[in-house]
Amino acid sequence: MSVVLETRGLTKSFGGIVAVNDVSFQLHKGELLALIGPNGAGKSTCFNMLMGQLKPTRGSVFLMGDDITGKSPREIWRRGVGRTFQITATYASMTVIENVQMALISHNRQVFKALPFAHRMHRDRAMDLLAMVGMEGQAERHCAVLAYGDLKRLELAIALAHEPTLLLMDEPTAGMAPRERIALMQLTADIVRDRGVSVLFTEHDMDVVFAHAHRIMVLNRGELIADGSVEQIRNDPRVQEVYLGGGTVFKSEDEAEDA
Ligand SMILES: Nc1ncnc2c1ncn2[C@@H]1O[C@H](COP(=O)(O)OP(=O)(O)OP(=O)(O)O)[C@@H](O)[C@H]1O
Repeated sequence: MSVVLETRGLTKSFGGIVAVNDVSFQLHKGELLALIGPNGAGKSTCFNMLMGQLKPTRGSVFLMGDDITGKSPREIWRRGVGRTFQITATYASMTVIENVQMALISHNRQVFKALPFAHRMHRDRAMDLLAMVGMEGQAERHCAVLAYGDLKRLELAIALAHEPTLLLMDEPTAGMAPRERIALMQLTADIVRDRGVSVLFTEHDMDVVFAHAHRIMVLNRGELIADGSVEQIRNDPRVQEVYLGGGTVFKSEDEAEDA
């Protein structure tokens, strides 16, 4: 399986705080990889280094074998890394389809010459992307009136407009109701399967993680303490201890399905 993303000894210190400490991992093509850990474990700091918002104190990041350590967010985005945020990033005053059209215009580097005709450009492709996330029926609605779960699906369509090789999703289901969470992650899993995109996501809801992740990495106090399959992580006493504060046992697969 080809390696899409690799970190080697990734480390970030803020003064005396080592937020991410010597983290090494690989993410393969078509993999849905979860990065979990308690509050303050270093997940966002790790993401920000992968996306270029933060420069590592030490260590390296490789994308498709190329060293992208310290490159700017724009350069990393240009190389095919998309990102969705905890707080959705859409233009509220524009319609759903216009948001996707703008992403396609940007992807095709047509921003300045396109503006007078923007509403006519890439409509078919935009509709295809909206269909992919189940939003085609809402194409002409303004983003300002969308339900939160729909905004998250739109954000996914916008990210896909850039045809990413790798998608970084920082708490994609934050603020969503449980049923919406499962639906959004199912959609993400379908996209990973159908398009061969690789996804790295952070998530606090363990049901979502266990239901959808192909593999799980666990950070605690900046250190990667476990990296394995859903079953390995579910049954790892160290993970249960540090992640949920000890004494807590994750639900088994059968119990989770019954819940
Ligand atoms: N810009 C910064 N300056 C100083 N310390 C920081 C900075 N950003 C993060 N930290 C510290 O680094 C550690 C890791 O924080 P980070 O936000 O990466 O954790 P997290 O796992 O994403 O947490 P959460 O789940 O709460 O979002 C914390 O101790 C945090 O206080």
